[in-house]
Amino acid sequence: MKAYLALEDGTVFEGISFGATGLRQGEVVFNTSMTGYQEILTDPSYCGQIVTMTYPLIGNYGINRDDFESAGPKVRGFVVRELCHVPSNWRSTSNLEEFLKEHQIVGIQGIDTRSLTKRLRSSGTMGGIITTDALTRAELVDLAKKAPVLNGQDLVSQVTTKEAYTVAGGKYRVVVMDFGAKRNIVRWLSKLDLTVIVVPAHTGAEEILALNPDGLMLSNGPGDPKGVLYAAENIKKLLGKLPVFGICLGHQLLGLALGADTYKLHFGHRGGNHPVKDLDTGRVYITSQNHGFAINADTLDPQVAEVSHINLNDHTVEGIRCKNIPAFSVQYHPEAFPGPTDSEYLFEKFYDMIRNFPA
Ligand SMILES: NC(=O)CC[C@H](N)C(=O)O
Repeated sequence: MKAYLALEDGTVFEGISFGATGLRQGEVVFNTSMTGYQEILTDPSYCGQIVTMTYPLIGNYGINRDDFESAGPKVRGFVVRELCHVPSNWRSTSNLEEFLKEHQIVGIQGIDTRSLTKRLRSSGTMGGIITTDALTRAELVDLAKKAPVLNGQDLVSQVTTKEAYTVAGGKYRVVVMDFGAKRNIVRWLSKLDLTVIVVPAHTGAEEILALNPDGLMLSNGPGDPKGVLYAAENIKKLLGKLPVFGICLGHQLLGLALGADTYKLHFGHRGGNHPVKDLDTGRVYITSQNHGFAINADTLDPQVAEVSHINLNDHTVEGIRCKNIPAFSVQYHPEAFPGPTDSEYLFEKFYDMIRNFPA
């Protein structure tokens, strides 16, 4: 069956449908990871987005339940150059096509993903639609123009946990504010001597303190950080009271809580090989990334915080550190999956902060 992908700039691609049929609107973004499509599909940070993979063959190792980053796929739509019809892997229990069908995700294959990506790189992230409906070109483009882009939207409410829950047991207690947390954040924390308590994004500062935490983890999550200012307000009340570690959306929210500003990047960073420099040591780490917003370095109050890491491709902020209180954050994904685990040591750094608090 034919399927179409249309962008708000008027570009229309024709391809072949796979997964569910129907029409989905969203923000069209690209990811350059060569593997990791299961982790990408199930990463809650992609809520509201139609994701294009630049790697040309996707689906070749099928689907297994162990590599999910949440209970199911969160993307609005999925775009590939070539779908592998005969996956082969000993861990595989299903295939990509069945998986998308089962979860009502519309997929499109046979797209010139290089041309699509070049367009997104030059014009920037755009709204778009993906559909199997027989629409005219004008109708497709009109719907693409109406697609919601993420600015100012609170998508966190759609993916945060409904109830608080506790994972593992340990000497110290860490509360994870779940803005759409990837499972791997909880997995890394659970390997340390920590009781991990995951709470909904809307949990108030007083309620969090009532859990007697020794540390606070601010998770990744979808959308514009300015769509979740309520969370930044709660974080502000907690700063200085316990060690804080933020990842991706959690990093952006720490920035907002400190009075800094965030902005939207031209086409974002999504992939498994983004070079990030630690400004203290000069060491470069290859990192896993998925974000479309960033902290504006010029708006950080130098009395309060400083930039600790930068992206070597475009010199944007990749990490900040508070000067007078134990709080730090990174824009990239130390929990990895997909992507390299080089930055796993940051979880240990957070653990050390907890052990040594108050210093
Ligand atoms: N992975 C994330 O936490 C993404 C953060 C935010 N939604 C962004 O796109 O910038």
